[in-house]
Amino acid sequence: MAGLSPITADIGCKLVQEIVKDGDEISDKYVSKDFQYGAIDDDVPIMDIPVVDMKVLTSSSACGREELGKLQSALSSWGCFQAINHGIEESLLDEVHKVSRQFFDLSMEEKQKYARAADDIDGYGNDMVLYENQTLDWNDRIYLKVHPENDRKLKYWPENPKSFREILEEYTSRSKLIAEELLKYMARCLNLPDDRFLKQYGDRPVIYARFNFYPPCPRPKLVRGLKSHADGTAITILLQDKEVEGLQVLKDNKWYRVPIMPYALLVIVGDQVEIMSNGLLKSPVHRAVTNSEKERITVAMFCSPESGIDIEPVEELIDDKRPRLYKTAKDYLATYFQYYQQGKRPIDVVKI
Ligand SMILES: O=C(O)CCC(=O)C(=O)O
Ligand SMILES: [Fe+2]
Repeated sequence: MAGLSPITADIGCKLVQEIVKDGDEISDKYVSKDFQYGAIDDDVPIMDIPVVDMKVLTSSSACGREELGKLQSALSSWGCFQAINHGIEESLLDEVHKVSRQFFDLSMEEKQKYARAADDIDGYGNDMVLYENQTLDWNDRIYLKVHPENDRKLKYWPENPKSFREILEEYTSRSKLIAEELLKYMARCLNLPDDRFLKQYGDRPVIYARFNFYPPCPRPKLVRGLKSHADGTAITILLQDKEVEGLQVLKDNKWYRVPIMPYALLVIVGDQVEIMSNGLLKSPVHRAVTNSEKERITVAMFCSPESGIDIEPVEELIDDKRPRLYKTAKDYLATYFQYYQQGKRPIDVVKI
């Protein structure tokens, strides 16, 4: 896909929910062209996903140390794990699922009140179309910056369903705490001082919420819900659909299906933690696939370092045996989407 020509402004495209409603033929623009990671096979195996108990992680007993070992092994192999006992009540997670579904179930006219402007990322709609021949994803989403609070663009925050804002607010503050806890344990599992990653993460992390809606797709073998990518975050916390599977993770050039575990949170390492850990913790390539029968809704909380801070491998993880693998990156997110939409990995640009 190297030869994609950039477009000066977002040219937009029809919402997938509208394509389904109107019964349109699916354009070839949705057909996945990047086969660098292989085609969608029918027989992708289910992954034996690591499960980390966050309550046990905080204990100073032998069990705590064992759990820390599990965290380290999960993140240096898969780059993700299911977090259980994370402290968020099931009732709050149920509410997050509920308001997400209620929002996507609203009439198009009502949802369009929060429509993304052509030059904006936040808002309801689809992702920007920045390149001619860009492969389109079978995904409508509402994308909202939730932290720092002063940067929120409230005009895009749904007021319908009524409790949407309140639930999102609560879920944001809880996710923020979990991300900070996890950064502490990620440092600890590499024998670093607890604040080693948190220092680079900063006091004003940038957090986006992304509500993903994937309608049933008539061409599931050819069309992806989200093209293969790794997240540009420090950490992503994903609330999966409770019933419909669709996420796949790449490991050693093979795809694996991520199983559903109700009320667990799927934690995915982002590129910026891979950089800070000098490659010891992996930011995994993943994709969402589609299916022809059921719609699927997921909610991702993208937790990234405060803007303007240099992100670089921490000194303790660089030595003669393990030289520095990444250059210093600043405002990594700023260029993320350009690479993403070309099917490229932004982390390759900062690799030494
Ligand atoms: O919906 C999913 O399962 C994956 C979402 C995802 O990877 C993303 O939003 O970056
Ligand atoms: Fe992702």
